[in-house]
Amino acid sequence: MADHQGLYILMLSIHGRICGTPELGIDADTGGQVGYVLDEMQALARDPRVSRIDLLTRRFDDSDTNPIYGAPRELLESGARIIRLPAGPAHKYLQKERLWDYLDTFVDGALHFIRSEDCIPDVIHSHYADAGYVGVRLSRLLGIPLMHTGHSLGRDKRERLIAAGRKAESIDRQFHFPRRIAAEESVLSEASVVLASTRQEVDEQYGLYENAVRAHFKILPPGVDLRRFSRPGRQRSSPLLPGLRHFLEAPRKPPILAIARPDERKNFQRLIEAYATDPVLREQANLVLVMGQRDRLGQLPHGAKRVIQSILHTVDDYDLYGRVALPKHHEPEDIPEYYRYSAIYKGVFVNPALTEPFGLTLLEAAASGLPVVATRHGGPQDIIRYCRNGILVDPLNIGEMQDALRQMLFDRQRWQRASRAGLLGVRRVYSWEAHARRYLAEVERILRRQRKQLRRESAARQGVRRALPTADHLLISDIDNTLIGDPAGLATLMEWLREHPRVAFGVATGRNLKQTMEILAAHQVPRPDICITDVGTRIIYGSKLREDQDWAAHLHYRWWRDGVLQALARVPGLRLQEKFTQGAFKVSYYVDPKRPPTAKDLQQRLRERQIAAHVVLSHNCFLDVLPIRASKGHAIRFLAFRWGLPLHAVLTAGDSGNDADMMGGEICGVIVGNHSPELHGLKDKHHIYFASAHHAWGILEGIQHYRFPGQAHA
Ligand SMILES: O=c1ccn([C@@H]2O[C@H](COP(=O)(O)OP(=O)(O)O[C@H]3O[C@H](CO)[C@@H](O)[C@H](O)[C@H]3O)[C@@H](O)[C@H]2O)c(=O)[nH]1
Ligand SMILES: O=P(O)(O)OC[C@H]1O[C@](O)(CO)[C@@H](O)[C@@H]1O
Repeated sequence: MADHQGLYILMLSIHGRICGTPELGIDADTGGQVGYVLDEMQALARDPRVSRIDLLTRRFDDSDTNPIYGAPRELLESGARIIRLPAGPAHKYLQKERLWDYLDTFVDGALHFIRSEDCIPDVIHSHYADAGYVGVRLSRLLGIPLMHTGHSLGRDKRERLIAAGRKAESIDRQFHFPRRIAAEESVLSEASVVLASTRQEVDEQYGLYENAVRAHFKILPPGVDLRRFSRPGRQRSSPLLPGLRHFLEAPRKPPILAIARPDERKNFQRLIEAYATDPVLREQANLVLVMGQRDRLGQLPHGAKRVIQSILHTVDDYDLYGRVALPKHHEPEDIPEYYRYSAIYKGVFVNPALTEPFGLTLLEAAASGLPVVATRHGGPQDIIRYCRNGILVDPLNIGEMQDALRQMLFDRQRWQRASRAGLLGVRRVYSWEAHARRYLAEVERILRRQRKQLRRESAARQGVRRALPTADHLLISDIDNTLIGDPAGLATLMEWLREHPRVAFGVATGRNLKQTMEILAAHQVPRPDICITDVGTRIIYGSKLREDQDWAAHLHYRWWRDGVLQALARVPGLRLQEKFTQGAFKVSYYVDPKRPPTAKDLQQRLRERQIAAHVVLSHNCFLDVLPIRASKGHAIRFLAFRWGLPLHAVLTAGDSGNDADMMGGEICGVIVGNHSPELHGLKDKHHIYFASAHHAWGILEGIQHYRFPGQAHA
């Protein structure tokens, strides 16, 4: 890895078993993506422009899996690192479908990791829908460009499973397609670039997505490791033979080889049916199915067990014993041997998948000089077009599969031509060095564009800051009568903030975002790192005003906006404020001071509709109804946790009633000298300082009092 000045790439690949020596095929979640990510990281790490690559994945300490997956860090030979973060039950390895509920925890763990490293990545690269869900949030929170590789897409897989006869509601339950597809859609609308392996993936697989029109795609196919996969050369026999004698009467017959995770989408069943129902194939060739690793069938996850049981039934039904090999285990080094063994005996590799987003195994077969028969749905279309090493088939059409197998197996010249073309094609098109070169060119393009955008923004607003990602203290101020009100005090405070870049600056206000931007601009206040607006119902970050969607999701709890309108529709003395003051999580009213309703009465009406809400009366004439979880103080505690900031590193300043709840506890509270009388009750409260000075001078006095940020927690 090069020096510290180069690029820092943060990869996210959350599910599966990922380590330096991957156990590919060990389960349905540890296959091509794992191999792809590790190969890509090694290739990038070899480039002098890259100074650091970290891969974030899930940490689990499961007695049934290799202890390496419980190690918080693993250094790879190239200098790249695997960083494992907790998310969900620490001692359980979970299938990818069961991780959705734990991804927000993963986001927070990733934030804490980034802050603890005190080094901000230049780009975040997410792999698959679950990492895309995390990547979108990190990108929003940190303002870092997101790159994404899908590997497999929910809409495409769902469509193919339904075409193969599965019921929609059953596969939605089994694979959580709605959550997965929603995550994929959001990645398409927010990623700076989506890396696809083929043109077909962009047009036909991503083409199924609503947000595809808004996405920027780059076709960048993976490579294949030519040190692992090579033609048999002079090798006239295979070291696998002894192991295969266990299954095959005549192991030197041409093998029909398939290698894939035992997943329904891989469609092994129709391949064995094509073999079993064709007497010529049955007589003249063997079937070799490498389907992951298994000890006891009964211990396999449900999906894999069903796939393999169905194959065993077919072997028995057609009495294929002695003609079909179903190895239970294999070592990583056996995989290249299976391809070479098949090439030595003039066999063929088959990928019969219902859909194959790309198909790394087809590159591996090509590099081994082994012709292929492959599904026409997905990446194989492009691979076979470039390598001219095989035949495409409809994976649901058994007759078509049989014809293609016969053509490839029994036409010796065709076999030779496909074998040679594959060897040449794979070297010409699919190399990790070429991948890394073009990948980094894309990263440079994205960063150039981001720098230009930042220059434009900072030109518009002097002193724009990106303090938050590395801040270790936070100063949050109410706006009216606190931050503003004394121009000299405000200018001095802004100068103090510029001298303390590790103190992030935010505002907390009852105004909506538009009004907040207006009032800050009117007083030449640089755009804060954080804006808590609408009385704590919205959290907006940085110069790009990116909203914290998780805070919004958090506020949905027992909130029913229409219910509030219905409950308070006919309360005497209440009148709805103008539309521009209203918010998704805020219903605002004017109060008739001559007949103000009581909070008790309002709460009663809301309770009758099971609505849990805050009722906030300010200045005796404005009333806000908010979700129970919304307030300036709750918002501050939420984001302090999110950014890994202890509350004693937070200083808040205010002057009126709705600032009270952003003080107290560990927080360093400051009440400015010109505060309104309703705050007198806080006089003797712990960790709340009543300044004598007014407006921003009072904030500066509070900073002195707490010796913030130095020994603020003293
Ligand atoms: O028992 C097994 C089964 C598979 N493999 C290896 O695992 C990888 C499987 O890759 P692939 O055939 O591409 O399938 P998936 O695991 O489904 O990979 C997903 O991600 C890949 C990379 O983006 C895409 O090529 C696939 O289309 C996509 O489904 C290959 O290297 C195989 O050699 C094993 O080592 N042992
Ligand atoms: O079954 P799906 O949803 O298509 O997922 C494909 C799986 O194959 C993998 O390549 C295994 O590493 C991952 O992309 C994913 O776990």
